[in-house]
Amino acid sequence: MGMLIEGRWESDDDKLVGEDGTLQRPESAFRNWITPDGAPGPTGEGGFAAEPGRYHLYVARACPWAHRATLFRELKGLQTMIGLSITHWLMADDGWTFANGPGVIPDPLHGAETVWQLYVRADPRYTGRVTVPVLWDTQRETIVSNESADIIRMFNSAFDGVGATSGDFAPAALIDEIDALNDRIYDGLNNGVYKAGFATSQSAYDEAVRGVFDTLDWLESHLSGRTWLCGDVQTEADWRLFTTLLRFDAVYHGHFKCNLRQLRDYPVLLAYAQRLYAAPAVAPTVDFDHISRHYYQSHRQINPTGIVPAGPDPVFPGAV
Ligand SMILES: N[C@@H](CCC(=O)N[C@@H](CS)C(=O)NCC(=O)O)C(=O)O
Repeated sequence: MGMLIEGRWESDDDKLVGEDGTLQRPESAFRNWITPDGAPGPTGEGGFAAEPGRYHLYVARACPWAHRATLFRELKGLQTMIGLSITHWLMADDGWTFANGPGVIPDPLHGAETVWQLYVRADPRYTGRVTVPVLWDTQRETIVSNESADIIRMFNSAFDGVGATSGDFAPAALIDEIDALNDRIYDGLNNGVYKAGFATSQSAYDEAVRGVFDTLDWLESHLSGRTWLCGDVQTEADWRLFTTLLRFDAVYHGHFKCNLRQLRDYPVLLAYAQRLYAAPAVAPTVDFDHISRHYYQSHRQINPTGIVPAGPDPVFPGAV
């Protein structure tokens, strides 16, 4: 892995873990918002109006945070309005790259070879991690946002006036409940699996794994007798949970050592995740080959041999 220091790419191996062995996830650096008329959003500056053809999304198929953004591009029918590039699954010495490989879609705008080159183009003195997703503005030649939680909120409504598919995944009447669910699920599960996987002390791992399974146990009972997490409608909270559940048995159970139980041991959660997976346009956003290879081969501090295990059998019918 590596990161940018004053616009220069440097190798970092463990700058993400603090002295107590706990994962320290830095704040995303670009926090502007696309809005219908270019007015400023909740953070960052204004000037990013919702215009078809103006923005481009860079993602990795492996990454659960980037997956949220590709899902919302599909759910809101933004495929012809917002372009898409897909990185190679391997995140090694150069970080995310657009090296040739199955499923890779290179950068059509600048021919970037790596994602860090995009960050330097946006800010020649950028210091920080180089993460996906990246939402790029072709007009101002900069990054609008590299925070998936914000990107899906803007995709949810910003383009409604210029032809997006109708549907509100964050209705005002439910927003407080959605935010509370998101916070709990982020801390215990979405980020919890990463805290377990990247822990370098037993106590940090123990605490994270406890949080992961407390959250899964709670979700199993919360979803009993319900179709969706919040109210009786499908919301953003469901999709944010989905991208972690999808990867659970394939990578978090083995590679991140979240191995008390698998998703398949939770009948209600499994049926719920399979229901989301079966929604139109979801399956094409899923690439288990990218997912398994990315985790097992990129994090060599966790899996030094880079061996990708043969199992477990997939629980998402037809998934490849
Ligand atoms: N808060 C960010 C986190 C994104 C993130 O951590 N992405 C990972 C891939 S799963 C990444 O690109 N990591 C590269 C690095 O940290 O160097 C978001 O949700 O958008």
